[in-house]
Amino acid sequence: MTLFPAEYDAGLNLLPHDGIVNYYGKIFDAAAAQAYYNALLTGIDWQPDEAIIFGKKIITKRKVAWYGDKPFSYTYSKITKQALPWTDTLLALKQAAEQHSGEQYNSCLLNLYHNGSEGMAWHSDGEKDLKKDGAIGSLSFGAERKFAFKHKQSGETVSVLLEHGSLLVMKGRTQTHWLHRLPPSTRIGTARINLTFRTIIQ
Ligand SMILES: O=C(O)CCC(=O)C(=O)O
Ligand SMILES: [Fe+2]
Repeated sequence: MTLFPAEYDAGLNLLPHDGIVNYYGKIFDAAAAQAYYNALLTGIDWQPDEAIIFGKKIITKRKVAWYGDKPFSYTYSKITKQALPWTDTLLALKQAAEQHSGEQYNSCLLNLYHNGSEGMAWHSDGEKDLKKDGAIGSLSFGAERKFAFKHKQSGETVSVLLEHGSLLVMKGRTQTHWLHRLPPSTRIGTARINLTFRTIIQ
């Protein structure tokens, strides 16, 4: 019998086909998760997100930040951003995400949702700067929010609750075949911070 290290035991694939999504649950205890939440809230260079949609520039309430190994440029929604150098907190979180998922990442997109009225619409993370079918490691802190997947052809949906201090990993063909979103939820009055660790092609 082969025993795998507990760090790699993420249980089942949440997707029925055409991709792999593993939810590791809480990888930090409550005290560590709270300390990371506080450190990120104050220590990250949060900026309003900008996007060009139907030729119009919009500015979101949700705030974002982009960090990496190098000042990578990353283009999404027709806006190009330059990565800032890692902070100590982000390096510790990157290491934790890498150890649990058995994957490596060179950059991180952060989102700050002030309350449940802020979310993210259906999309997939298949931008050309990203490694094709590369793993994306997603850490969540703060308010628990639902995260949903929808198959691009069949319309099947799958959802999971992302807990405070939890890790979710999307890999394989997930971005090619599935959309994902963070639905708004007006009942939620507190903030959530999400970090998606990614691999940018160099
Ligand atoms: O907030 C989340 O959990 C997901 C964010 C996301 O999908 C993204 O940044 O591409
Ligand atoms: Fe995404």
